[in-house]
Amino acid sequence: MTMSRFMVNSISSNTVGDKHTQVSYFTATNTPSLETPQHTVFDSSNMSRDCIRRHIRQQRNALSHTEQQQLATTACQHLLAEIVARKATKVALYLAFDGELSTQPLIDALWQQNIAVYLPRIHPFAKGHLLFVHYTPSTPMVHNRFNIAEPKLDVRRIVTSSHLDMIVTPLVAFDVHGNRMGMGGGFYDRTLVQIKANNPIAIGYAHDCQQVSQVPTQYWDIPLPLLFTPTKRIASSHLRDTHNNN
Ligand SMILES: Nc1nc2c(c(=O)[nH]1)N(C=O)[C@@H](CNc1ccc(C(=O)N[C@@H](CCC(=O)O)C(=O)O)cc1)CN2
Ligand SMILES: Nc1ncnc2c1ncn2[C@@H]1O[C@H](COP(=O)(O)OP(=O)(O)OP(=O)(O)O)[C@@H](O)[C@H]1O
Repeated sequence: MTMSRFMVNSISSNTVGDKHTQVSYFTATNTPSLETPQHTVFDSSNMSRDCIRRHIRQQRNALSHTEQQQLATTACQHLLAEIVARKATKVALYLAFDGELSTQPLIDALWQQNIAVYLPRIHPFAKGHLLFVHYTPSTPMVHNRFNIAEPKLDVRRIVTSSHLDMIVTPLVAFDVHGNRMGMGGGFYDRTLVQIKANNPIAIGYAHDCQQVSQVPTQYWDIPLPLLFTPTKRIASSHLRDTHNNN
């Protein structure tokens, strides 16, 4: 996997409200236009969480298989560069469903580089909680009640989240402040609340069409310090670490 075809061609630093957010736009260097790719941010004002969730799920499910594959390949290059730059060796990903941005190219690239991949599985006893399980090409898989493939329970392969360097979270909608909204189970909220000082760092991974003007947040929602889409990297003020002094 090479980064040479892509580079960060413009970094716009804009302050929104009292929070500082840095958005870096990725552009293919072989694209004739130097313009920043524009994606419409969905105006979610005055919409309920359920309404936003329904709309965005519809949008991402409308992407064709070919678009999904191209977007996943592009996004993979950007997130892989971040993983390598951070020297992460234990990365939790997810297996895409319901039109989510596929992590398959990233999983293949990490396996090739001997970076350990972990997947979430629904906790068998603790309601609403996730377990992270080491995932290799030979891991036996089962389908959970949502029909998402997950590693078969094997206590020897479970890790606690503090053992991970990075948790890449699926999501339904996000905004420029790093707020996220998921499928409604609170699984990742319960995981993210346990993270101290961005260790592991939680990174949102989603299509551009999943960006909304404002996610209506609840007190339990944990904002993400970093988000990647196929066209941009969004670092919010929640990012405070030695790697990146945003
Ligand atoms: N790829 C992926 N894996 C993941 C998640 C995710 O969002 N994406 N999760 C992140 O938390 C967990 C699963 N959470 C989920 C929560 C709700 C539904 C869902 O389809 N809800 C239906 C109602 C189905 C039912 O109640 O039986 C719906 O809203 O239509 C799916 C997954 C763990 N694994
Ligand atoms: N830290 C927590 N402790 C206990 N309950 C929580 C916690 N976080 C969220 N919940 C509960 O989970 C439920 C679902 O929350 P929410 O709709 O925000 O999930 P979500 O962000 O869409 O899903 P996910 O985190 O799985 O992607 C809510 O009823 C909320 O009360």
